[in-house]
Amino acid sequence: MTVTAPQSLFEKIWAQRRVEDLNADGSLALMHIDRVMLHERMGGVALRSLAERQLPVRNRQQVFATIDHIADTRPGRTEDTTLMPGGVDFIRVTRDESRKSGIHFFDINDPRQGIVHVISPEQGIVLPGITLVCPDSHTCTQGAFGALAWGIGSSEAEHALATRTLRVRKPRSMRVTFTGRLAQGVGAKDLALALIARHGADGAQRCVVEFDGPVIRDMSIEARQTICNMAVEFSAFTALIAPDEKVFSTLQGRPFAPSGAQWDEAMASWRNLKSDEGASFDVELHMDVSDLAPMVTWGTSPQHACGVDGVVPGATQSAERALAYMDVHPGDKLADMPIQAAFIGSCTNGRLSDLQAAADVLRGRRVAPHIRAICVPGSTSVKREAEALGLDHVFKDAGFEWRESGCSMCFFSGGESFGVAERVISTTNRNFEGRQGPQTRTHLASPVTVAASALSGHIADPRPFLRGEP
Ligand SMILES: CC(C)[C@H](C(=O)O)[C@@H](O)C(=O)O
Ligand code: SF4
Repeated sequence: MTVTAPQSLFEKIWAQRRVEDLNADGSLALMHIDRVMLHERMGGVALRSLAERQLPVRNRQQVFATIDHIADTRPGRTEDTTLMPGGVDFIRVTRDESRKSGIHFFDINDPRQGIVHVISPEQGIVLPGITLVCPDSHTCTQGAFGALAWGIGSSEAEHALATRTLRVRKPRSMRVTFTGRLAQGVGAKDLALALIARHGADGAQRCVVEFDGPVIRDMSIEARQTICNMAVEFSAFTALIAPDEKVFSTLQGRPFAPSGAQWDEAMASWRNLKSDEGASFDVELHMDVSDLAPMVTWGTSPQHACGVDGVVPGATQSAERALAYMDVHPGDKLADMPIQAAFIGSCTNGRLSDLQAAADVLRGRRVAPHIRAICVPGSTSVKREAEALGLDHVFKDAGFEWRESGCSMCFFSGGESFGVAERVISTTNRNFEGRQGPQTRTHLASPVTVAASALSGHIADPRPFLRGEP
């Protein structure tokens, strides 16, 4: 009888998808790639380059492209409008090459269109135990379904499209176990920011991070996507969560998920997709979440985060530049900081439950005068579902712009942006210098905190609003 050592979820998927080791110690392997996703900012270029080399896309049924990054999100957009100078070429190349190569393509007016990481589960593209790659760093979002999904570069994308394989340096493993109970007004985004603030934006370098513990088990699938989304801001290779019944029922019946007997077969193998008792990890972290407050960033890294009821911490040498860029000072109260704009959307917090949470704060209230407030659903399907629930009216009545789906002002693509040096509170994942526009000062927060701040005209604690106080 062979006794196998306890394995982590990551080790199981790695072993199942490894074609061969490429060196003696197994630290470099050729991996089988099940599915590839593409977007117009990076994908069209990869497809065109392959076509020029006369290399066909292998297994085009497993390749999916969408238009999200530089798509116009203003109401009334057409197939070729974009605010990015020269952006229309990216869109057209992606459209033309997708059609020629015969991959699945979700164009701007397709009801399946949306941010690549949001539409993947909607369509049943991501599945437990598969390997999925996309030339986009936030592919880690999809680890919430128990897939090994990670961001790659454009030339790697070409390799994966042409061969269905990739050479991968084996990542280290980390497990983060969350215990305790999340307080009202505190959610997955706050958890992610608190984790990164505590352990640093480079805290998970080269690691596959498995999120685990009762807090994760109790979390909705959408909240799990939010926390996995932020893993790359923790410098992780990617994130993983063991799939459970919530994942299976979310994916069942989706267009590209297996059906019939194949579904039953898949389910039988998926049930084993969890870390064995006694599995070991290179790094183990534990965090009790009970005392967490809603989090807001004050600087230019996701690690520059503290409770919304806190103050900007004392300057360290590395933070000085961040303080200057953000025009904040040690001791400033975060909750008093005036803002000019509020943004709700992105692959971090642009799903239906995010919009619902924000709408619960906004309902029957108006954003402060002079605030530019924008809501961009993460996918066309999220937009339709939100509209069916009347959420578009809640946002519009509160003074928000209600947009078409796309990445929009999550990142500055050279076209539309907030005013120069404006202070923005945003549900996105990156607050780097210039991320949302020229000198834009971005404060990252959850949807409820962004909604409460838009109403207040300054950064605000969402908890009184959730208690129905103001
Ligand atoms: C444009 C794209 C390659 C980029 C990424 O890789 O993440 C973008 O999505 C981002 O969030 O910065
Ligand atoms: S929404 Fe933002 S973070 Fe997500 S893929 Fe688009 S640009 Fe990147």
